[in-house]
Amino acid sequence: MVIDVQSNQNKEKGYIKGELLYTIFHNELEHFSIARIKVHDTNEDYSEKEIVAKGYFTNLQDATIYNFYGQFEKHPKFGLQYQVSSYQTFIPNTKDGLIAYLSSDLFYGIGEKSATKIVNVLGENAISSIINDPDVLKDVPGLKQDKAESLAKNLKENQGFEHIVVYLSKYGIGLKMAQKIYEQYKEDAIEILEEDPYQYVFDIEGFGFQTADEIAKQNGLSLTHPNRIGAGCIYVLQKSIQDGHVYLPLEDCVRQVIYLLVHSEHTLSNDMVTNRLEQLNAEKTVIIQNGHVYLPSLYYAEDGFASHIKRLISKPIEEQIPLAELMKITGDIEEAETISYGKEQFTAINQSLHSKVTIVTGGPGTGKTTVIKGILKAYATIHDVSIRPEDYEDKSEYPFILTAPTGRAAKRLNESTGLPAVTIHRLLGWNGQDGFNKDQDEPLSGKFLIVDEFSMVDIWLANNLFKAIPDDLQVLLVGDEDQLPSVGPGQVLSDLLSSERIPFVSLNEVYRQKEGSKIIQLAHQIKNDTCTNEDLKNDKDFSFIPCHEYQMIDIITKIFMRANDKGIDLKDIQVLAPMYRSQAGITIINKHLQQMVNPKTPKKREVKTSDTTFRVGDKVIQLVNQPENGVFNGDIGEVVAIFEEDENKENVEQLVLLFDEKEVVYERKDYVNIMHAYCISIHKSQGSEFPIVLMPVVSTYNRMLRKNLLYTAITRSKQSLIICGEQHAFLRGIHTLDTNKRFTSLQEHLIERLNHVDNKKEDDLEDGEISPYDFM
Ligand SMILES: Nc1ncnc2c1ncn2[C@@H]1O[C@H](COP(=O)(O)OP(=O)(O)OP(=O)(O)O)[C@@H](O)[C@H]1O
Repeated sequence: MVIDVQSNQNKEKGYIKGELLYTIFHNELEHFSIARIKVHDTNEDYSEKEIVAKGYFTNLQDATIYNFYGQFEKHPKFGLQYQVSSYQTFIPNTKDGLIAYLSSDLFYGIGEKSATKIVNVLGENAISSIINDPDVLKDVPGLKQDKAESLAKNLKENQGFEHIVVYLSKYGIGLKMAQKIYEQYKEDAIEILEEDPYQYVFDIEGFGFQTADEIAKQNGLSLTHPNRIGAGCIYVLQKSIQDGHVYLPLEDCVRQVIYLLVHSEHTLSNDMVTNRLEQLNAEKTVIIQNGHVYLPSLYYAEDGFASHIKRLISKPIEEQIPLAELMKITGDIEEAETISYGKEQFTAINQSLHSKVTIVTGGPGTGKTTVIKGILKAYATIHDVSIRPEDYEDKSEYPFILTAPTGRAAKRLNESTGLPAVTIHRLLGWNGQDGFNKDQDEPLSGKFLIVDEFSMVDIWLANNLFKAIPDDLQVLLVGDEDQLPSVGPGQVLSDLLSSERIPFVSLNEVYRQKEGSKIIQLAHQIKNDTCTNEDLKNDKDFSFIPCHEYQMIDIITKIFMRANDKGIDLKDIQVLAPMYRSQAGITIINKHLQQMVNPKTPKKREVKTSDTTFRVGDKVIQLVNQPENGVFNGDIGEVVAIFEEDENKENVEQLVLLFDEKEVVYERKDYVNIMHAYCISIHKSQGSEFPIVLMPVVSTYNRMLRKNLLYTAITRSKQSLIICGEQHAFLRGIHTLDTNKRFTSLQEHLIERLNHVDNKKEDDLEDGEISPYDFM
């Protein structure tokens, strides 16, 4: 006998009945397993006695027979394997078999006698009846209550997950999602799904509204049911995060919910949605304020960030450095560095030393790094501390903290200053699911914090960072406001600037241009909207190669070949494109460049996934943050080794990637987290720099061609920039502003919170005293 649901759903499905021989691999966190199974029976076309099965199982028990449902997959090296999409303990479908199962060691206290009584009373559906309603055991004469309770509990535990997996599979929900659902609701998963599938949208990350809607429809839930409208509201807000929004205006939110939910024969009024949003607001599932609808995590992130800014600013730097003294100190630094600070640069140094939180912005080559170094040196002189970490026996006493949002940006900061710099995640001690170790209870220790590439920091990270900043830590935020905003929600840098509540200095004078850089000149022309086709003439560090979309692959390949002939290291050339699809998209460019740069040879090992072949020597990019391995979204590495299953003690195929000097091992399930990096997206290139940037630009990129995107791309190049494509498309792009306004309210939060600090500070000043606000 098998429990009810299975007979409905898996009747036609292929199965392998079998028991565990041994586990080859098990990932505790994800419950992903590869196991060798002894085959008892199957309806598949398979006659071997054993098979390797893989999928998201909980630990399989020894001496237990399972039915595995799934399909065969041919592994290029290991041959036929069974990809399991659901499974359950096999329960014999004879009365005797059922009695033997219930009286087995799995169920403590149930002997053959009790088992027989249970089967006599409850019949062949005994197990599903008990799981569905443990009270049915009351009908079994002589079965003690404690034994009945323990049996029901054990059955639920033994069968719970499998039962849920099988149940969910009828809605096309896979094992991995089932695992998430089980972890959230345990045995209540099915009950919740039947009563209100929309609850899943609220509680389970990544559970789509459409799936919930489909299930609700099958269960006969009304299309105007409040739960449906509620889930629609949450879904619309969650989706809006992908566009960088922190909130949605109430009317927009209502309109989008109606668009999502409306069904031809049903109408949904504005009032119905607005009322539902107000209920959600009352339950604190969403927050509505000033006509803005927020998900709570975003509201509290913005509000929290603003409150930390206020906290820091409310305790200003007492010590004023007399102007003459500062000029003397910076004069000494200028002499040592053989430069002369420009007016803006001096202002930036002075400002940063005098105020608790300062922002320094500027395009490429305006001297942001020069200013950072000047501030560090001046601070060290004024406070009579050493800038060299090696002078500190106790590392926790080192006064400077340098950080940036990505690994590559942190590395650049380290290289340009010669001082230790780490990612914000590492600084805060990211520990995966539990968040960050550093916070207000365990704050950062130091005297001066510098955050570079701040334009890339989203509101969640900004709030977490500022939470961990103690009252006496001075902060300098450095960034380029003309670059793309953060991938995550918010536009923290530009909101801080437009609030005009934080002292900031804009560096506008370009120094690198003086060294004759056409790239920098072009960047500033784009920024100032003065670039014309006259400015696209070839120069020593810049070329524009005209071509059509259909010629693009050919041209890019030729450029690589020519560079190779000239002895240029091909790793130094980075192709940046705005989109994956299209004839000149990232996917196709990568395919061709892999063939050209790292072709297949009999000696080079490679592994294949459904759409990619990774080969030793391939350039690859990490697509998600994996702080536990020290690799972050956007890090670029190289495949340095591939190990086969029998070549390592873990007994799994492994891909070894080298990121700078760090080796990271990937197993097959992690391959989705990487892709080829011969060509990467401009978004992913934020915070990185490359010796040579090659950028295709064609009109079919269409709406992707925006000023801040193209500006970000060209400012990634250190030595040379090659643009290939259509000049008119490029010119149109650099004059097209990104009209996709992000809905954020940080500016309002800041103005509201900081007004009273502002007034107080102005009042407190003596006549003639310099205030940080003089610099704004
Ligand atoms: N006041 C100055 N006088 C002379 N050279 C300067 C001055 N300020 C900066 N430079 C030089 O200009 C170049 C760019 O400066 P820096 O690297 O500090 O700019 P940046 O804004 O950090 O640039 P990017 O954002 O492109 O990295 C460097 O070579 C630097 O030495």
